[in-house]
Amino acid sequence: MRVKIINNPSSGKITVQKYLHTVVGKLVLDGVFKYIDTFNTSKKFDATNELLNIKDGEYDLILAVGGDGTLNEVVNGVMKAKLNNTPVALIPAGTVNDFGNYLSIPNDVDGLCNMIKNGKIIDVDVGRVNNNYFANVAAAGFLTDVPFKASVDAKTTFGKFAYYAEAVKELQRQIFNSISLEFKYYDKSIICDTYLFAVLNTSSTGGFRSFAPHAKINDGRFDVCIIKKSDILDAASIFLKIIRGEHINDENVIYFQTDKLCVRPLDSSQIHIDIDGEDGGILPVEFEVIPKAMKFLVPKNCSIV
Ligand SMILES: Nc1ncnc2c1ncn2[C@@H]1O[C@H](COP(=O)(O)OP(=O)(O)OP(=O)(O)O)[C@@H](O)[C@H]1O
Repeated sequence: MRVKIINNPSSGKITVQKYLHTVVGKLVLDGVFKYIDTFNTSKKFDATNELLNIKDGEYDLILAVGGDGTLNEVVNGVMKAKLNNTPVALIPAGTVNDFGNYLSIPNDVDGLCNMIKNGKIIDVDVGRVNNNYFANVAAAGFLTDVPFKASVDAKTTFGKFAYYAEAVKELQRQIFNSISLEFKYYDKSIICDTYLFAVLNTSSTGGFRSFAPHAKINDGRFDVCIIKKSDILDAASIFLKIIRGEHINDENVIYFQTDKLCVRPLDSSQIHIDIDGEDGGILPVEFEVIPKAMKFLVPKNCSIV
C-alpha cells in the first residue's frame, strides 16, 4: 500500500503523536505499508494545499492524523484535487474528535493497525458550504465559536478543558444573545430568533454524540437542528436534553432533513459560522450535500454504515 500521511503535530492529543511511529512501524513490518510519504502541517491550510499536489490513484491511502479541523482540511484537499477514489483514513488525534467518535474509529495502536489492515471502505457524503467543504458539521450561534476561539497551545496542553475554559469565558457574553435568521430550502422558509443552529452530516458535534440522532453519513441529506429563542429555563432544559438526544422533540427545537439549505441573517449582524471546529467566515451561506463524494476507511465492525 502506498500511503500519504498528513499529520498535524499540534492537534489535541500529543500522546497520539507519540504512538504514531509505532502504528506506522507495525504496518511496515507487516508488509502493509510499502511506500510512505509523510507531510507534517505547520499552519492552517497546509493539509489542503499539500493534497492539491497529488493525483487520484498516486496513493492507495491518505492517512490524516489530527482532529476535526485537520480532517476538514484533508476533505477540502480531496474534493478540490478530485481525489475521490483515494480512500482516506483518520487517526483521531484531536481534542474532541466528533467524526472519529461517530465512526467508532479506535485510538489505540492495535485497533488502528487492525482498521488499516482489515477495515472496510465506505462512500461518505460531504457537505459543501459556499465554496468549501465539511465532513461533520457547520454551526452558528450560542457557544459554537468556542472551538476556534480556544488557542492551539491551550488545546494541546489542556485538551477538552481548554474548550470548557473558553466556554465559561464566553457564557456571560453570549447568554441572552439570539440571532434573527431565515432558513430556506426548496419552497420552505423558516424565520426565527435563534440561539444556535447546526447543519450536520453525522450525529455528533461538540462531544454530544446524539446532537442529530437521525443523521447518517451516507443518506444524501443533512440533519438541521435549530434551537429557537425561548425563556432561560426552557433553554436550560433543552441543553440538558441534548446530552440524551431528546431535544429534537422539544417545542423550541426545529429538526428536519434536507440536501440543500440557505441561511441568511435578517439584519446586518456579522454572524460567524463554525465549520468542523474552524472559523468558516460569516453568514449568509448556502449548503449542499455532495452524496457519497469520497471514500473512507472504517473498522470492519463499524455498525453505523
Ligand atoms: N503545526 C501547526 N501548528 C499550529 N496549528 C496548526 C499546525 N498544523 C495545522 N494547524 C491548525 O491547527 C488547527 C486545529 O487542528 P485540529 O482540529 O486537527 O486539532 P484540534 O482542534 O485539537 O482537534 P478537534 O477539532 O477535534 O477538537 C487547524 O486549524 C489546523 O489548520
